[in-house]
Amino acid sequence: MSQHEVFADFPAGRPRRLRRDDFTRRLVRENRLAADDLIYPVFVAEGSGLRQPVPSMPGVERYSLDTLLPVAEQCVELGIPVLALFPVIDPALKTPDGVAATHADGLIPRVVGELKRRFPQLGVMTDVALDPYTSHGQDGVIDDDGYVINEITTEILVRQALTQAAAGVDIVAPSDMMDGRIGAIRTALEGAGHIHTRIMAYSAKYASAFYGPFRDAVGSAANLGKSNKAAYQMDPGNIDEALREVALDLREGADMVMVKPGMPYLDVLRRVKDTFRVPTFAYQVSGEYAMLKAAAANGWLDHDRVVMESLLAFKRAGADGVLTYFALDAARMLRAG
Ligand SMILES: NCc1[nH]cc(CCC(=O)O)c1CC(=O)O
Ligand SMILES: [Mg+2]
Repeated sequence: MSQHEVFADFPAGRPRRLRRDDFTRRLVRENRLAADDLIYPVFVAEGSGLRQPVPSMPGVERYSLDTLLPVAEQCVELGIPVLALFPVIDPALKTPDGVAATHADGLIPRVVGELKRRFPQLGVMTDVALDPYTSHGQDGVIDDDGYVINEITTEILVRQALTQAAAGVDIVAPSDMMDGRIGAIRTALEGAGHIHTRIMAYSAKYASAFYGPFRDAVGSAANLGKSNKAAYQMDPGNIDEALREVALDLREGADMVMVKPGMPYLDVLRRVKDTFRVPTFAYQVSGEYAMLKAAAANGWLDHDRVVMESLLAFKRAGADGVLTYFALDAARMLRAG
């Protein structure tokens, strides 16, 4: 029997009865956002005392390790389960192969080590990808035509993930979209005894213009220039392909999967969740953040209300959690009630 048949006709059925009062609205609400659903992405750079605003992401700053510590403390205090680290790498360290990503004494391993020492209860997630480390801004090693070479790139990604795991990271999150990298990373982690390291796979990651502000933040935009990532990130017109990508990553050993970007791809999120019923995450990316911030700054949208509505929409679409630059704001609003 369909839902329409079991619902009484007007006037016996008046859906507005349950909308009249706040108590019934709360009583019948189907989806809720909690601090437990939030992952907070942050940009971290070398140095000390750094709090450098990212112009295309108002309210977002690049931190050094010392200024990041109070941010991590706030996550703990507000009940945000995971902090996701993205590095801003000194241009002098960038090379065509991005090998600095594998250095055990690099920025990310040092930050991971210190965060886990200070806040063992806070989950730490790291990006497995070479774009912050490559001189050309692509997520891997390129051939003469600028094509990212899958297997050579994967070998470096495996070393990067092992370095991060050795530093004590809880979750590695490959965002590169190379084929077979989840399996390669899982095998290497198991082989090195890192049996607890969780993998959150950026499985359905689209070649999106919504990443623009992020590339400003990590400083890869200028290096990337006019080239794009369409030869490895997914075509925005596709959805069946997202299911194949997720299936592959799960078979290769992903513990959690992700759809990215977020708001324009809620249909993909719903398909993935309904098909696989596994822990599924969405990334409300930098351009989505910038879009809401810009409209709010102009007085065109109510900041707090659109933030909370946008995050609730991810839950309704089936997300188990959301990576969002609004995580601290949202957790504070949730606390305030
Ligand atoms: N590996 C790169 C990476 N990891 C996360 C983002 C985007 C996140 C955002 O826009 O907030 C990107 C950008 C890209 O693929 O070019
Ligand atoms: Mg894939």
